[in-house]
Amino acid sequence: MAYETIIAETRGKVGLITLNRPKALNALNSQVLADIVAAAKAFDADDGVGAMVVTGSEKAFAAGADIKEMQAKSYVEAYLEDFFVGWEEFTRARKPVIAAVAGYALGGGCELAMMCDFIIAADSAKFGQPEITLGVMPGMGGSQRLTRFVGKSKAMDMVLTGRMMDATEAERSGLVSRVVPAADLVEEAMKAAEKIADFSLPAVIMAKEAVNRSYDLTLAEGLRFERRVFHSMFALDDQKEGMAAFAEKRKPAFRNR
Ligand SMILES: CC(C)(O)CC(=O)SCCNC(=O)CCNC(=O)[C@H](O)C(C)(C)COP(=O)(O)OP(=O)(O)OC[C@H]1O[C@@H](n2cnc3c(N)ncnc32)[C@H](O)[C@@H]1OP(=O)(O)O
Repeated sequence: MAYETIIAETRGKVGLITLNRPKALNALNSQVLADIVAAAKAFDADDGVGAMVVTGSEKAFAAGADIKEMQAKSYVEAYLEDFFVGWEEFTRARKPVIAAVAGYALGGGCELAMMCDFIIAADSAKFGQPEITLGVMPGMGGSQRLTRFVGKSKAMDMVLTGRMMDATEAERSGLVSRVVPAADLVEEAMKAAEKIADFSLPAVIMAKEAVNRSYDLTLAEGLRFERRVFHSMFALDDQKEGMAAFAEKRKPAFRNR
């Protein structure tokens, strides 16, 4: 399927989405939102795909929401259309989504990366929530997700000063899972996605859901949820196969059942 602002392709069992507005440093306009949501939904529905990777260019993952598109918007327009609510659709992907970030991930770019399940950063990556410099604040989840990733003090620092964080600081702060050389970024992210895609899909989706539930549940509720989902896994053929393969010292052949 061809899109206007992204390239979406299947490589083996991985759906790769590459933001493709190079002249605007991949600024996220309404067409990018429509395209990325459509591509993520298509990959989610594709039985041949087990995980996704979202990436940008060497210079910019995305330099934020498109300032030129939104600058003239009125309050009533923003309110009535519930501006940015469409990004919630992207976070509904059930299959794992990895953000592979090189260069600028600013404002909505940083927020898009944080909507993914984890972030692999190039050593060139720069994360920031510079909305305050534009007379506004984050609006695609930055004040909430960044705080959960890096804690209140650092989130306040980033959101109130608009300063950027480099890849080393982002890894130290827990924003990114690992840092790799820029030249290897997409390959490393694809390797991680391929690894996930080779596991049992129902087990992967259940594990993703359980980790995400830790955000909205108390510890007691979360532990109970985890146990119940874990119990249900004994109904999977893949649980029988995975454990038999271990006992028989062979590679498991998961069938996603
Ligand atoms: C979602 C919310 C609510 O949270 C809000 C946001 O995301 S608001 C946007 C937050 N992002 C920013 O404020 C970053 C804006 N961009 C920059 O500061 C700079 O472009 C830079 C530091 C990332 C890179 O600087 P430089 O290398 O000098 O490149 P430029 O010449 O500035 O940019 C090239 C080209 O891209 C256009 N551009 C860049 N960012 C955006 C953007 N967010 N929206 C729209 N257009 C953007 C920039 O205007 C240039 O275009 P031309 O002048 O060449 O037409």
